[in-house]
Amino acid sequence: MKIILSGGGTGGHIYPALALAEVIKKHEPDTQFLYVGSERGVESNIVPATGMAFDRLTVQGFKRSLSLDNVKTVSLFLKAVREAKKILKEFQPDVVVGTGGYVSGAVVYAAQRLHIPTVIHEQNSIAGVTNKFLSRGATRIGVAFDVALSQFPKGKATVVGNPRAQQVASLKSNFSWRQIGLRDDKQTLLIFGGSQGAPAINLAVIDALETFNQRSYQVVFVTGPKRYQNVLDRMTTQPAENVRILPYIDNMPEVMAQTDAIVARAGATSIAEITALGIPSILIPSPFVTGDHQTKNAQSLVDAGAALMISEPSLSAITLTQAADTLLLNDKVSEAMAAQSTKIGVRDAGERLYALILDAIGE
Ligand SMILES: CC(=O)N[C@H]1[C@@H](OP(=O)(O)OP(=O)(O)OC[C@H]2O[C@@H](n3ccc(=O)[nH]c3=O)[C@H](O)[C@@H]2O)O[C@H](CO)[C@@H](O)[C@@H]1O
Repeated sequence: MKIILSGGGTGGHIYPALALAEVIKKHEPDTQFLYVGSERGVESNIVPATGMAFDRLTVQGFKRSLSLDNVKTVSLFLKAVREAKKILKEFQPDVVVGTGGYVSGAVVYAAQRLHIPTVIHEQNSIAGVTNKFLSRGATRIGVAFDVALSQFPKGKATVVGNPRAQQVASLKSNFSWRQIGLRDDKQTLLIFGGSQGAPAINLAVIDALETFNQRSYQVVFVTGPKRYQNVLDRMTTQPAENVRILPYIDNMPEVMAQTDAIVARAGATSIAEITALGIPSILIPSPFVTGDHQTKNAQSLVDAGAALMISEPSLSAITLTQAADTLLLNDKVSEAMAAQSTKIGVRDAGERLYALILDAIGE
């Protein structure tokens, strides 16, 4: 079987596609994959590092306001569709799978024009612009949240969860905190603001450092690759031996599997991973996303008793450390939350999406 995968711009769209590929390879080891991403997106680093074949297109996102730049965006999009058609004709995939982001718009649209079966995957509770645009021509649509079903053409979408959840849940982690200079006999809190890092979370953690330094639990603080130096420059207190500050974690599934509690944005893929592993969490939704979808993502966990939420305006060193203490110093709360988080996790999401892909090819 030959499959083209496309999704980009941000980790939340890329990791689900790679996790899906892992499931398909288990079923059909001879499958040939080609990932088509944007040359400027983080996928151009993340995907080749996994050894998967990668092809690049030049695309750019739309500005939300009326702008001359959008004219350039449209012409780049049409050029990307032409380039994508060339790639498709050469590779001759049985199916094209899009996981969101502008680049998947060009690749999946090109496939639809060439009458190649297409499957799109929507990770969020509120569908992204690209997936909405592609949904009319898509052969099958997989969504992670029930509430997303009604946002797509009737009868076309199926709830499958997020393939990254299956990947993290099925992994045997050999990771030891000693690999980053911490201890394995202590509880560990992992803090990260999505795949890019989040300035508001970084500032609150910098302010909270003095408190975290004195805690009995360990803290791993991931700043985001581009924000690492800025965090170091702003720190007035140095981290104690129970705190580590890192720019990015490449082996997140292994690390998360050993984590006792998480502070994170409420991006859909982060949430899928957290619930797949049944980890208690403190979610701080990004206020800068379409339809405020991260608050809705987070609310579904809070309603189930699986997470605490701090809105960005109420985020401070005090609210953050209080919430962290609640999860790490109170076993009853964290055990109850872990149980609820486990209940929400969809640990066979990769299989479900794979079944949709077979349906699409067979149609
Ligand atoms: C600002 C923005 O537009 N965010 C969107 C983006 O978020 P973003 O790209 O942050 O996506 P998610 O929070 O969903 O996922 C982040 C991914 O990056 C991984 N990770 C993170 C840090 C790290 O050091 N190493 C690492 O591997 C996480 O394990 C996870 O797999 O895509 C998501 C879709 O899936 C959306 O729900 C988010 O609203």
